[in-house]
Order: sequence, then C-alpha cells, then structure tokens
Amino acid sequence: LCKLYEDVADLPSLQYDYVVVGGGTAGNVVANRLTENPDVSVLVLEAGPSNEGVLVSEVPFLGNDLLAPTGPYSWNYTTTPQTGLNSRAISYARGYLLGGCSSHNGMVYSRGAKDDFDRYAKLTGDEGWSWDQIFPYFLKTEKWTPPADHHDTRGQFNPSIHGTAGRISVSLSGFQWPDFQRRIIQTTEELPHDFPFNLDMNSGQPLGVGWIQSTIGHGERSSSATGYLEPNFIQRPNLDVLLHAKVSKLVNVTQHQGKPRFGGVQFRYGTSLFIAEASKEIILSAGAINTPQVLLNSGVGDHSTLKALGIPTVMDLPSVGKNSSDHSVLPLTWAVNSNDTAESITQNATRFNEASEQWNTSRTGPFVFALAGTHAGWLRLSPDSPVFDIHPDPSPGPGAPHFEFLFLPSGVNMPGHFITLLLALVSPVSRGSITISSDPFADPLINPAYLGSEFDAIALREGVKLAEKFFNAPAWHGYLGAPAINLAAMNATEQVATIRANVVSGSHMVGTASMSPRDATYGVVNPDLTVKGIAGLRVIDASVLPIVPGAHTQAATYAVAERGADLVKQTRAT
Ligand SMILES: Cc1cc2nc3c(=O)[nH]c(=O)nc-3n(C[C@H](O)[C@H](O)[C@H](O)COP(=O)(O)OP(=O)(O)OC[C@H]3O[C@@H](n4cnc5c(N)ncnc54)[C@H](O)[C@@H]3O)c2cc1C
Repeated sequence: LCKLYEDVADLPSLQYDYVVVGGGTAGNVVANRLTENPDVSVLVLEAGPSNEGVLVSEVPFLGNDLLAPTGPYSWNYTTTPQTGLNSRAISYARGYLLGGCSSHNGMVYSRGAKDDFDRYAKLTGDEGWSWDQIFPYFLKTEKWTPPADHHDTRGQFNPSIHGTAGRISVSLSGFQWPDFQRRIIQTTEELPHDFPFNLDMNSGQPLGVGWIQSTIGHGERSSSATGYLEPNFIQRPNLDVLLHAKVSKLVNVTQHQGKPRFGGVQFRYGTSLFIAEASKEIILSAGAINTPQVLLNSGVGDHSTLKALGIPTVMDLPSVGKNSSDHSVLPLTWAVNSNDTAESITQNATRFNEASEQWNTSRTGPFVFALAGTHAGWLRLSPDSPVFDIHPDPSPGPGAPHFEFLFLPSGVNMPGHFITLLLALVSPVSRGSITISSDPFADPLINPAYLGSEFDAIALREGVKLAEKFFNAPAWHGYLGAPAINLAAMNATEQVATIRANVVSGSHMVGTASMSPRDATYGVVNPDLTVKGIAGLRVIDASVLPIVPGAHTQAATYAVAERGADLVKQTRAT
C-alpha cells in the first residue's frame, strides 16, 4: 500500500481534517504527530518529487551535488540584487523534494544557545519557547546513533544531553581526516582563551570549538522524510501525501466566530487546479520563503501592497514576509601541504569509485562524510570591539555567538588540496523581506538584505581577524599554503569590499511569519502559531522564529514542529 501519491487521480479524497502545505522539515513532523490520533485525517501537499532513491540526498558525501544552481531537487531561487553585496544577485538554495531542506541541507545538527530561546520566550511572551521548555522537544526529535566507523567517541560529545528514541538520527562523523582534525583540537590547546574546547555545542552553551554532530544515521542522511514518513507512518490509513502539488493560495473564505476562515487550499497538479478542503485546520509548512508567499497570494499581508497587486485583502497583516534574518557566509580557502583532504577522493576517479563501492556494500568510508566538516566553532566579538559603536550588541546574550567557524577539509574546485573556513555572521542586524508578483506561481522576490547594515560588514571583518588568529596558532605552521583570497594583505576598506564581493547565503532564513505576543500589533502568528485574526490557520515552520538563532536552523525547526503539533492537539482537546 503506497500512501505517497505521485498522481492526484489516485488520491482517495480531497477532504481532510487537516491539510499541511509543504512536506518539508517541519511539515512531515506535523503530519506524523497529528496522525498518531487515528480519528483525524491529514493530507500533505508537496510541490517536489519523492526523496526515495535520490542517491545525492542519501549519500552524505554527495550532498553538495544537490546544490547545483539548476538541479532538479532545488527551487533554484536567486535573490534580488543585494545592495550590501555590491548589487550581486546570488543563488538561494531551498530543497524541492519530500523532506524539503532536511533532504538537501548540510546535515549539521546544532540547536543554538540557551540565550536564543530565552529571547524567543521574551519576544513572544510565552515561556513555552524558552530553552528549558524547548529542550524536551530537542530530545523528542533525536535518536543518538553511533558513527558509521564505530570509533571511540568519548571526549567528543556529552551523552547526557541527547535523545535516543526520536525519529532523526544524529551522529558524530563516521569518517575522519586525522591530520586536519588534530590541528583544530591542538589550536584549542594552544589558544584556550580565544578558542576553548567545547565538549558539546548542543548543551545550550555553544561557545568554543568542538565536534560537529550531523543528521546522519548508519552512513545515510536522516531527514524528516526518512524519519517521520518511514513506511509504518506513511501507511497509516489517516495520512496521505501528494507529491508534485504546488499550492498557490488558500480559498473558500467564510466567517467563523467573527473571524475569516479559509476552507480550502488551491494547488496545481500538472496543468490543472484543484482544491483540497480542510474541516479543522490548514497548516502552512512551506518554509521561510514560500509560507509568506502563500499567505500573500491568499490576501493575508500588507493591505496597500495587496491592493497594488489586485489581491483582495482577507486580513491586513503588514508583517507577512518582512523581518527576515539570515546568516551571511564568507568562504575562506587555503591550499594545504597535505593530501589528507576531500580532494583526495573528489579528484581521484579510482578512489571515488572505491568510496562509492564501499558505501554501497557497507555504508562506511568517505561517502558517509558530510562536506560541512567535522568541527565547528561558535565565537563572540570582543566586548570592547569598536563595531559596537555602530550598533548595540545584536546577540541574544553573553552565551550566544556572533560567529560560526565551520572547518571543511576541502576547497575550491581546482586541482590541489585545500581547506576552507566558512565564516558565518550568525547575529546579523540586517533584516530582509519576501514579496510577490501578481502571478501566484511565479518565484517570490527574495531579499535577505545580506550586509545591508554596516554593522554586519564590519563585524565580518572582525571575524576575519579572529580567523587569522586561529590559523596563526603553531598547530598550522608548515601546513597552510596560499589563501585563495589574501585578506591579510589588504587594508580595512579593501577587506570590506572583498567581503561584500564574496559573501554567499547561509540558507538559514527565518522570521517571515514571525511570532509575536498575542496582543501585539506586529507579527504574523501568535505564540501558539495561529495566524493573527484568522480562524483555523497556523504556520509551523522556520518562518515563525522571530530572529535567526546562532545555529544551523534545522534543529530549531524540528523543535518548532514538535511543539507546534502539540499545540494543534491541545486546541482540539479543549
Ligand atoms: C543548502 C542548505 C544547507 C543547509 N544546511 C543546514 C545544515 O547543515 N544544518 C541545519 O541545521 N540547517 C541547514 N539548513 C537550513 C535548514 O535545513 C532549514 O532552515 C530548515 O530545514 C527549514 O525547514 P522548513 O520546514 O521551514 O522548510 P523546508 O524544509 O524548506 O520545507 C518546506 C517544504 O515546502 C515545500 N513547498 C514550498 N512551497 C510550496 C508550495 N507552494 N506548494 C507545495 N509545497 C511547497 C518545499 O518543497 C519543501 O518541501 C540548510 C538549508 C539549505 C537550503
């Protein structure tokens, strides 16, 4: 019995209790949890194809192939010209397959700082979003799993803060780059004040340098599709998932207890339009780019903008699509005097084929390695940095980072051996937006406003200095060769210009359907994720987070989805 429908004609019904828009990271969690109750029916509408048998999604080492700008598993978005990036329009990756970005991302599992979540509690007026109350939801999603190489993991993580019974496998890397890794750890010993070793960056206290945990289990990617829609869930009689169904807007408005209520979801399958009806709730889980797009297409957004587009306003909510925040990433690459880098596999057909064969037969070897690396650092600006004259500290507290260092044992697509430091600004001041054109099926206009604030550009330059300090430690002597961009040889003005010319997207957008207190005149959803002023409609995905955390965003998204599903269930119970 296949409940994953490729063809709308096979779908048994177009009437459900709940319709979930988007079978991505959050949407599949919601669908799974709601259908635990056999008395409710759920339909998931996903625009993309199935994740099953998509090798580039399954094999961690091949993850980068998913990101090709014109690939079949990406929405292939481009941002608007970015003022802060010398007017460059840059690629903005989003997963276009079941599992959404969780089927397509870098697999880094990082939860964020206690300060991030305590700030969410403050910004929403709901203690339920605080670190202490969200923590059980992190555990609920997680299934801690031994790495594929079964190496001794003592001293690389703290077992007491991990879940063992969740749906998403999380593990330390199952393949090692000893030469590179040894130098990273040695630097924490040589410069412990600036770069202390952190046993486990997922404790709520992420500052320091430590081992990365990844959403990988037994050598394969673990996603919301593999975890929350595995066969015993997808075969539930009350759950249907339709692929290739692109939602345009919500329709069939009626009044319910003085509020407008949408009764249906319009979607395109092939060249025809259909409407799926939801008797209880519609849940938008289309992600931080597409959730605001669907809301705006439906007449939920800023009244004057909607009017200009000829869309009748159902609810005037000016914050829809505004307030996005995201990480800006500067790749810093060096040639190295070592052949212990990923190029030893990517640039050697024999080793590549051997690695492929090894993965096929035993799910071990280099192919279990995710190219996001094995170590990360979460670091702060110095408290007396002059950058705070431009803007007060945007981080949520002293335990949260301004920067991420992501250490990659690989580099540019050139012959040779390289390492890369992905330097991310994770506490941006800049805020961007998502807007639409009048065609509901056209791409939304994505403006993350990277480095739109002077603070962000200058802070990244401070981050470059921190990176130089790291790589000037004795551990790297004789190892590092020429940098791809020689920032050290530039003056401050040249450095900022070079940063603007080289920053790429962090792909961590949040905030476009942000939570705010129930009585606030701004924001899009209440702390229980219901859309303000509308009956029977919620947003459950990364768009509800008011500010980007100092972390990769999938762990927070899974936690939002788990709590969101509980909030839906509680509404029904009362
Ligand atoms: C390239 C990349 C690398 C990343 N790396 C990491 C990482 O290493 N670690 C980490 O923690 N985070 C990472 N992230 C971020 C993280 O994956 C996302 O923040 C998170 O998964 C978002 O979840 P979501 O549920 O909000 O949206 P998504 O997972 O994007 O889900 C939205 C779903 O809705 C579908 N959809 C959208 N519009 C429609 C429509 N109109 N009709 C029907 N379906 C629709 C989409 O196809 C998708 O399946 C990365 C993201 C990207 C893009």
